[in-house]
Amino acid sequence: MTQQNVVVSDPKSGINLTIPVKVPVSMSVTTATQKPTPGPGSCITVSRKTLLEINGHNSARINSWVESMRASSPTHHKSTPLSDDLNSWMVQHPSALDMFEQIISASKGKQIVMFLDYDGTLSPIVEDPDQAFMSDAMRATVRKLARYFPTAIVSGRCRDKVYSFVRLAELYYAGSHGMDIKGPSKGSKYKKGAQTVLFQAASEFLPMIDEVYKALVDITKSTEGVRVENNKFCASVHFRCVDEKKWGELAQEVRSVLNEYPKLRLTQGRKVLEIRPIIKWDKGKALEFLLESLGYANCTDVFPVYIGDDRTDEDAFKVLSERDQGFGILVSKTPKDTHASYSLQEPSEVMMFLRRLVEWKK
Ligand SMILES: O=P(O)(O)OC[C@H]1O[C@H](O[C@H]2O[C@H](CO)[C@@H](O)[C@H](O)[C@H]2O)[C@H](O)[C@@H](O)[C@@H]1O
Repeated sequence: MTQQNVVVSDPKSGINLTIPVKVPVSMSVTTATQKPTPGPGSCITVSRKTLLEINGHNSARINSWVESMRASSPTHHKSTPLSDDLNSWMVQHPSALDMFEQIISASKGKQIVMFLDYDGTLSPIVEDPDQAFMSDAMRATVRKLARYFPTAIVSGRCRDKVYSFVRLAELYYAGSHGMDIKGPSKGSKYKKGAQTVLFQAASEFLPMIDEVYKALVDITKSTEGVRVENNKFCASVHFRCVDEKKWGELAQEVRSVLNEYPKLRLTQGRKVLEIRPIIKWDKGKALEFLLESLGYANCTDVFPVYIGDDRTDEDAFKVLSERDQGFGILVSKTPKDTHASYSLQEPSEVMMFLRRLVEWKK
């Protein structure tokens, strides 16, 4: 998006109006009718019809973004207008705690492999992403879990950052939505040979993400409450602390940066816009890669369990349901469209479920 003065000529009156508009760069090049490609602040001349098309196209797109931003973390009502919906949703996605015995009997004779999302799954959602610590009790539980089952953390965060929160060297880590995978650096009986798994699906995008991160920081700097995070192979624009009235403006700013990078795409998480490479790689692909690295590529005797709370975790839930192997557990207090089979309400329930798995396996 560039700020440009657009001269609108009215054929009836012959009057030329100069209007400053934000024009997507991709469109300004194709729609400028008379002058060469303009720089910021210069003039291009377009018909009124073209201007309406530019603004119409743009605002429809931005409106749909804002709608989606609203849906990205539903408001929790104090009264319970959702309780009927919740009850019927729970029938489709029962609590993994209530269904524990059935889950165990489905896994009989198979190797359980655990995949855990981080934010909202192992740690509660908080306003400041740098303060999303997991409790010592959760860490101790995950440590025990990894003694009995191969365990991976699969996060949208940069791998080093999520490692600094979890601090367990015996786990697999897939950071940047699975685009940066590393095996245990010590002490896992599942570690294959001396080689540690290391796979980076989008390494050529590193400089581009760095550039985009800086552009996002710059363009959003006057929006109060916004937070841009560099997740190495992707970037996050957090709007949890941005006034809802400003969401449209913010979406427009992010869109304008994204327009310059056709090799990047946008996904959404909980009050966060995520910018990442268009490559076909996501948490689902990471799950498949890890199963393969563990030697379970074409096995029927493996039982993967993926626990996550976010839209980006759906890619992994979908893989499991398509493979008809293991199952997904969605962490949510409200009904959501999901490919997961079961649900848990919050990280404390995740911890209870993991403890029961450990107790059962001991
Ligand atoms: O895949 P995840 O491990 O769930 O990571 C997804 C994003 O999580 C973080 O943001 C979310 O948690 C923050 C802390 O609780 C919260 O403030 C934010 O609103 C949530 O979207 C993380 O900061 C992002 O980089 C991750 O992509």
